[in-house]
Amino acid sequence: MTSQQDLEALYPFLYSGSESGAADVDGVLAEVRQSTVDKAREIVDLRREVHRRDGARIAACGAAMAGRFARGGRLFAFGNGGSSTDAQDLATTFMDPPPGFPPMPAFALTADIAVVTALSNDVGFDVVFSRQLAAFARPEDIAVGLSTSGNSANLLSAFDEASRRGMLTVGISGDTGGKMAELGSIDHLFVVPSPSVHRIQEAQTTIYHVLAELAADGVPGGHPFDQPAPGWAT
Ligand SMILES: O=C(CO)[C@@H](O)[C@H](O)[C@H](O)[C@H](O)COP(=O)(O)O
Repeated sequence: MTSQQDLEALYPFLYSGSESGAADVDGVLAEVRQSTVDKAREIVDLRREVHRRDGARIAACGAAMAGRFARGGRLFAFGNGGSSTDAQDLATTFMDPPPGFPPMPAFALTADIAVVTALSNDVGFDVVFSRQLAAFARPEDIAVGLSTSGNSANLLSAFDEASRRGMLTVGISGDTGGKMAELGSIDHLFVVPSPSVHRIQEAQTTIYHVLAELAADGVPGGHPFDQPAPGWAT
């Protein structure tokens, strides 16, 4: 294959519809531009919808989290794939807030690869989060699970384990909520109503950033919410 053929195979949209084989660069750029604008509009609308539907419940959840931190509680976050990186980002957001906010103890159950692989290999992937919660959990702690579908089995069993141990349980799901919406073990469930995994994850990030601000605001020594510290957007 020539390098020209390689390029055409990799990027067919650049070459389609042109008899000479040359790309309609202006047309492609216009399409990319429009697609970017559409996606930006979509996520802004989705965040507005989440705020409209769940704003008051997010505030209540942030206050409940602050109450747990004030009692010495710690937060454990978990999720699969893209949601595992969100779980790690969430833990970092709580642990390392901007100047002026109190750091809150938070851990991602996806971070210890030795534990994750040993549990998966020896017992099964369904227990990778629940077994860790069984080892770490205290009743004043918080469990936060993120999923785009709401159907991941290891999250469902983690919520059941967390709830049995008295933890505050927070679920962040997408689409219609999936099986997480049927669980009795989630105290605060937020569902991002979109079929797009990417838009769901973008809106979920906003939800946990807001929860971090609200929790920081509510713990003793927390920064007043109406006077944000430099660097932390409101
Ligand atoms: O979302 C991405 C990439 O953005 C995938 O990596 C995705 O997270 C993985 O397929 C997960 O296993 C899906 O799990 P869940 O969100 O349905 O719980």
